[in-house]
Amino acid sequence: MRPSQAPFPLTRLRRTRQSAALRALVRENELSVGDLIWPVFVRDGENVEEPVASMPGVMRWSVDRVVEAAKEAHDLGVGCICLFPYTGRDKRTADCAEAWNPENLSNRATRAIKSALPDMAVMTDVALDPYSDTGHDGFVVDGEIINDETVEALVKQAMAQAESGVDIIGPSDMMDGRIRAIRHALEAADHRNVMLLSYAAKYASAFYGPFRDAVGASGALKGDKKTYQMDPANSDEALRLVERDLSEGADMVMVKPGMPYLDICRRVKDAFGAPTFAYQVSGEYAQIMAAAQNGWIDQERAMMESLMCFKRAGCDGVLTYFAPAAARILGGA
Ligand SMILES: NCc1[nH]cc(CCC(=O)O)c1CC(=O)O
Repeated sequence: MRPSQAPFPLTRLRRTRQSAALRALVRENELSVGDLIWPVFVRDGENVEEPVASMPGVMRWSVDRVVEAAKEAHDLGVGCICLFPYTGRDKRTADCAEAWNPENLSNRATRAIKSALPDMAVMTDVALDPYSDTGHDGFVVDGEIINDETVEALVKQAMAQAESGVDIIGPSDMMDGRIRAIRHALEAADHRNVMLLSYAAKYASAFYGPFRDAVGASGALKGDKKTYQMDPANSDEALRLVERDLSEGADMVMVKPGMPYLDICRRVKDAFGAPTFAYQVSGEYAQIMAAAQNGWIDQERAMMESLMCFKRAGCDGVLTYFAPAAARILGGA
């Protein structure tokens, strides 16, 4: 029960806001560097740093450069990095075999980062879209994204990632039954400590546009992802998906995109109390950067405010392209 409040002027709610010290005393939520997961884009080559045009300040790095970037982020206190490979047309095939190649970019980058920085957590993405000639997260047969055969491929992809030493596997594909299948395969192969962060409530969103540029999927994608990613109009369905994935062995769950879906974050946290993450996706990043570059908003303040809002909405952490920039401010570096 809420205590009732005395009427004005006995209660003046502005009293607690009058100075920085008093505001700090009554602050309800805290953002810390330990809450941040940093998504990065990896590409082939050596000593390559290639800007992503639609994401100002974001690069595609070759494996050697991604290790350097990881070291810098680690020095700033960022504890987890999430790898996304950029794949050109040549490595995209109908059978998506590159996805479970132990020597693919993602797996090479994982090994390089883990050997340079053993205590940096590495997260990887499970979905076929970096490797498919259609740009879809699953196999396409007669125009249909087929579920069960895709799940078999996702298991192979996840196992190759586990073998290369990842800490957290993030299935972002939205196929049914993949968490159970991956969890069983991990247990059977003695990868008992590999965590699954399920992209459980992932919406079919326009905010992924810049990401698809970054990983080379924009040109490849035929059609849309509405038969597997969620309808932005739905909220109860998100709870069913989260419940399903937790019951199949997910350790943590994600809501994606982030800012337009903070109501979903709150519902998920309240309903399950599981470790809950939001992905502040590429389009959210691009919006803030574009407005800031035009001088229309203050980048630093908009960035920190947006990240705090995830905490207020009940998230335990956030995947954000701002991770190093935010870490710099949080650490006072
Ligand atoms: N499996 C694909 C994947 N994994 C992460 C993102 C988006 C991330 C972002 O926009 O920052 C996407 C895009 C998509 O579903 O098309």
